Amino acid sequence: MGMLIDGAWQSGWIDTSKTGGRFERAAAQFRNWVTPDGSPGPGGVGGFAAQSGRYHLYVSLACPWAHRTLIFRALKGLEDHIGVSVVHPDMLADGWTFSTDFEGATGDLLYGHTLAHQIYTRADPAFSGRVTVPILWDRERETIVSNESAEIIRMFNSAFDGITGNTSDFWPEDLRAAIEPINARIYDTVNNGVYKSGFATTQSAYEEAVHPLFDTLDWLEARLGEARYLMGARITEADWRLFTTLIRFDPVYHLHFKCAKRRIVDYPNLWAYTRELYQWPGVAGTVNTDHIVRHYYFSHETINPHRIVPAVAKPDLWAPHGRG
Ligand SMILES: N[C@@H](CCC(=O)N[C@@H](CS)C(=O)NCC(=O)O)C(=O)O
Repeated sequence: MGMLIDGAWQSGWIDTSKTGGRFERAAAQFRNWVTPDGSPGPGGVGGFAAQSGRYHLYVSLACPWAHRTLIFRALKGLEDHIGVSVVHPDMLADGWTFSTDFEGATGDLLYGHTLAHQIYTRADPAFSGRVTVPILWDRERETIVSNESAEIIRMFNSAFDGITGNTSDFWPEDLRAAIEPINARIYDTVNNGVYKSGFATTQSAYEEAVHPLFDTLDWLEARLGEARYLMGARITEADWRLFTTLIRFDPVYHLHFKCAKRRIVDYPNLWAYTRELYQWPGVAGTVNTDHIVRHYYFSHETINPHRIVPAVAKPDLWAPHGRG
């Protein structure tokens, strides 16, 4: 791990010494929006019009945030319009790399860079901050449009509809207000909650994260006993945002991040729901358990110093989900 400071790479682990042992995630810095006509989106500057072949995603198949963007690319039929480069699952002293000696790692298909931080300095030679994936890259202006997955999925949800003709809508106008507090709770206690649990360096910081995490999972289990999806009968972005954490939970977060009170397979509704989403057309192809398991156990030396990658259970994700 490490970060860029004034365009220069500095390696080092996350510093929790000033936050009482708590992991605090920094906000993403590139926040522009692709829109149908290039007008500015809810933030950032304009000039990023939806065009086939113009944009490229840099992802890790291990990363739950990047995974959201791959799911939306699949759900919205964007595979022929937005290319993808996949980093190597190991994130060590150089950060994410474009080594290709792991199945599914593609290298940098645009420029042949060897390290992901070169993409950031290509966009901004003086960039300071963390070098995270996903990155939505504009080949025309040679810059990063966005490195915030929550916003990239909203762009993918509608900006390219005129090109693809795919109008399925996972952020429907009439549900937006109700989705927001659900997303907020799930982000804080589940998506980011597992990281807060796993990266905590004091007992109290860990407990502050792990109990709310399981309170939310219990609440979700009950909610999914009442309705097929989080917002009722329609599947929305809230479900896809939850899914990428659920699919990593038992193989990784339960053990590696000490989210150990229960597993997802112990929750009948959550587990069936996870299978339903996995079986959704196009989604299984975005899930790569080898990258997921390898990345976390091998990269986080402070948590797993011997880098032993465990043999994990492989439950049948294709078993009938029964949620019809
Ligand atoms: N806010 C970002 C977070 C992305 C993120 O933290 N990605 C992780 C991988 S799972 C990463 O690249 N971490 C590298 C680092 O923090 O140095 C998003 O949702 O897009």
